[in-house]
Amino acid sequence: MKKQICILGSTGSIGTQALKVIEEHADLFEVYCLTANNRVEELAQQARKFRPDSVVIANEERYDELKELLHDCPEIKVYAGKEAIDEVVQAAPIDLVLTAMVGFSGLSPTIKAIEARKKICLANKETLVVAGELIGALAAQYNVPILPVDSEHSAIFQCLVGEGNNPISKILLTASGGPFRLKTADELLHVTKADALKHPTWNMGAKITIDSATMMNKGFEVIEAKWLFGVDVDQIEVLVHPQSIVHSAVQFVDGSVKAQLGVPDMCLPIQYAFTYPDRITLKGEELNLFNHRLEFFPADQEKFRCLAMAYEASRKGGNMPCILNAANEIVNEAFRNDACSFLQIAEVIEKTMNIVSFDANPSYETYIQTDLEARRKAMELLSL
Ligand SMILES: NC(=O)C1=CN([C@@H]2O[C@H](COP(=O)(O)OP(=O)(O)OC[C@H]3O[C@@H](n4cnc5c(N)ncnc54)[C@H](OP(=O)(O)O)[C@@H]3O)[C@@H](O)[C@H]2O)C=CC1
Ligand SMILES: CC(=O)[C@@H](O)[C@H](O)COP(=O)(O)O
Ligand SMILES: [Mn+2]
Repeated sequence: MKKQICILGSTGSIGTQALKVIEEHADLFEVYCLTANNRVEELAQQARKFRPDSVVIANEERYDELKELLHDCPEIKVYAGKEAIDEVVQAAPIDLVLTAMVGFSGLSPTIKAIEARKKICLANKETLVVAGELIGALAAQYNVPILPVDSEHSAIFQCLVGEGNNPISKILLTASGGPFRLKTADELLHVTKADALKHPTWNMGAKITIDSATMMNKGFEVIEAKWLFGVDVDQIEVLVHPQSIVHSAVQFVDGSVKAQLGVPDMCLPIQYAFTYPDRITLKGEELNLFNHRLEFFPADQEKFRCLAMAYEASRKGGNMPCILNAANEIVNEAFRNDACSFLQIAEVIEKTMNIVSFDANPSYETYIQTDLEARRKAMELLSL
């Protein structure tokens, strides 16, 4: 039986690479449902090619356009709106849900998919940043695996296969260091959106590329690793590794370090999440270690305040990581719209963390309210 896959965010960087993996192994995988936010042409094109049961466009205003684009494919069901995404993930035939949409929007459908006992292939790290404790509890309650897609977490997951309950001493989380790794604090005053969008090693969506430039992406990944692997954040050490060949490593209590290596290409972590515990062939460049010099440096948390703030938010717990995420979503977008400077990103997030109501024991409802409040405050701070 082919695995039936639902891709949330199929028109994005992860979504399109997932479709490449599915196409390459059409004997193993079938697309059951595709979703996007606005890009109806791309979504319709994907639907024509992969013939899913259904497609959903989150922005309801684009429904008529999508319906029209697929008017000659009456067998493909067309829906619109967030509630429709929450519903489609529960469809009985679905085996795997790949969460590849961006931001807080991933939280609700991930919860619905877990409740419907679907395996989660998790790319949307913001879901765990915001509500890692809740997601972990639900996954345990419904006995649903959360298979990491993020390259570092896939690497850590691969290092842990076969280790049972062997205790971890440290997680060595690698970071490219982003495009501003070698810039001085003064030089960061003048960097532009175009500079920040030039990631040195990975080709990704705009939001995560900016997060890599501020190193908020690494901060999010620290929180993501904490929840996925049940370690304390202070057991997670960030190593700047500019080549992005060692995708991360685990140090065990006997001192042994296991790492996973590969060329920087998301198809492998996506495919491994789809096939785990099996490995299957994958077309693409193979790693040749003779071609790479591997370097490792400590991360500079004074220059990259976002990384330090993510550690702080995680240590504080409660809804603080949710505040961190919401403020970051606002300033990240503002920076991409030329509405704030690079250094204002960290300033506004820090201020937002100081003024939004703190809740040590948040519920799902608290996350919704916190997200709204933090977005409002961050926008006020930016005078938007
Ligand atoms: N790209 C990468 O290599 C990696 C990404 N990730 C994580 O994976 C996730 C996706 O990243 P990436 O693929 O780069 O992002 P992209 O911006 O390239 O794609 C995002 C996708 O999500 C859809 N989307 C955006 N907002 C919403 C919304 N509010 N509701 C529903 N759908 C929405 C977009 O639709 P539309 O096209 O219509 O706008 C698009 O399909 C992020 O959480 C990121 O952190 C993790 C590791 C690596
Ligand atoms: C591909 C991937 O997993 C990204 O999250 C990547 O790690 C971003 O690069 P940085 O290490 O620069 O944040
Ligand atoms: Mn990553």
